[in-house]
Parts: sequence; C-alpha cells; structure tokens
Amino acid sequence: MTALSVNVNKIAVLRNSRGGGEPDVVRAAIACLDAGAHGITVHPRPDARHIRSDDVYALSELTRARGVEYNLEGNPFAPPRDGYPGFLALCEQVRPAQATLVPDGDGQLTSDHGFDFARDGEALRPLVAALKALGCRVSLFADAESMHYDIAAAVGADRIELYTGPYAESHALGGAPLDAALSRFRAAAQRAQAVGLGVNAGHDLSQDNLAAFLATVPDVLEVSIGHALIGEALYDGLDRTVRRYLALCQA
Ligand SMILES: CC(=O)[C@@H](O)[C@H](O)COP(=O)(O)O
Ligand SMILES: NCC(=O)COP(=O)(O)O
Repeated sequence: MTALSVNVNKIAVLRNSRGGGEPDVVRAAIACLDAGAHGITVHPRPDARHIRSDDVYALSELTRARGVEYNLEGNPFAPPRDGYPGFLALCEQVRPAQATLVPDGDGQLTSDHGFDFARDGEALRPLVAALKALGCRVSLFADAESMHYDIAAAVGADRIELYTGPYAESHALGGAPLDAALSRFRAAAQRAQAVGLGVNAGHDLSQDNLAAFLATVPDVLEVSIGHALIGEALYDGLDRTVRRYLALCQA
C-alpha cells in the first residue's frame, strides 16, 4: 500500500490572500487525517508565500498528537531570513518524521527539478547526517532521468521522492508520451530500489493520473499531494476527496 500525505500549502495560500486565520491550516489537516490520510506534508518557502513557521510548529503538534507522519519539505541551502529560520533549523525545532530536501529557489513558482546528485552529493552528505541525527527519515527530491541514485544512497538518504511534474504533463497528452513517461518512472524506481533507496513520489499528482502511476511504478511508499487535491476538495469537500485518493492508493 502507498501512504498518502496531504500537502496543505494551498490552504495557507488562500488564508494569506486576506490575512487573518481562515481558512485554518490545522483544521484542514485535521479533516484530512479524520478522512484517513496517513500524514501531512508542508513545504515552507523562505518568502512565506504560504506555510509560515508558526504553521510548521502547529502542524508538528497536531501530527505528533495524532501519531501520524509529518513530512517537512524544503531547500536546505536557502539562507535564513526574517520569519524563516532555515530548513535545518525548522527540522531541529520540530523533528519531523521525514525531511524531504528539495533544490528550489524563491524565484520558482513551484518545485520543478530534483537534485543533480553528481554535483550536489558532497554538499548534501553533512545535511543528511545532521537530519538523521535528529531522528528524521531523509528523502531527496529527484528527477526520473537521474543516473546517480547510487550517490543519493551513498550520502545516507533513506528515500528519494520522484518529481512527478513531467509525468503529469505526459499523462495529459496520453498515448506514446504517457507510455514513455510510465516506462521512465518505472525504470527510475527500479534503479533507486536496486541501490537500497525507498521511493516516494510527488508533484502534480491528481485523481486523474495517480492510478496509472501506481499501477506501473513498483513499490511507491508514499505520495504527497496538495495542489490538485485541495482544488478538487473545493467541489467535493476534503473528506470525500481524501477518501478517493486513499482508494487509489490502496487499489
Ligand atoms: C517538492 C514538491 O513538489 C512540493 O512540495 C511542491 O513543491 C509544493 O510546493 P508549492 O505548494 O509551493 O508549489
Ligand atoms: N512533494 C509534493 C507535494 O507535496 C505536493 O505537490 P503538489 O501536489 O502540490 O504538486
């Protein structure tokens, strides 16, 4: 079975658009967990465009109280700034069950690539060690095309998270592009698993494209899903939407 971690960034986008506290990120996370989600993901960004440090702390308390996985995603190389203590400092403060390192910058609309392990491996090694010393499982955001998962394993990572944005784009095209993407992601998961890494997946996964992905890519341990899920929940509600994703994860 694949675990579902719901990313609640988008609830914070809506809240921040007006200031104040509504919609409430913690209340939304509770609704997802009550529906059976296995965990909660957030990806705080240094510009605080959505999730802020106080959300990270509040969701840490919630996930700890509920005994579910907390997956904190972020760029470990982004320097601290006012209101953002840095990814490692946040992890020290809340000790998430899983820390997912993502090589993205403020200028990006959203995450759009994984690590270049041949280039970044040695810089990642001490960060992975520090996070593991805090008790976090460490996952590294990775492109399906990477031929260097062995380096991710060698620097101590437990898992990779396959960046599924390109898969979602190919799924929308269907036909040969979809078949090629499915083969590419299947081969990527197999290469990672062959060097001892667990495989997570995320970005732009949706009710439309998730089933084909999970049916083809072997042993995906966790998917983290936010943008599509929160959008779909506007029509159907969080409870029903999360339950539909869970059914897809368990199929
Ligand atoms: C790493 C990843 O794919 C997600 O964490 C995604 O980047 C969510 O971030 P935004 O909600 O800021 O787009
Ligand atoms: N790690 C991916 C994630 O948390 C959610 O990505 P998206 O579903 O918002 O694209």
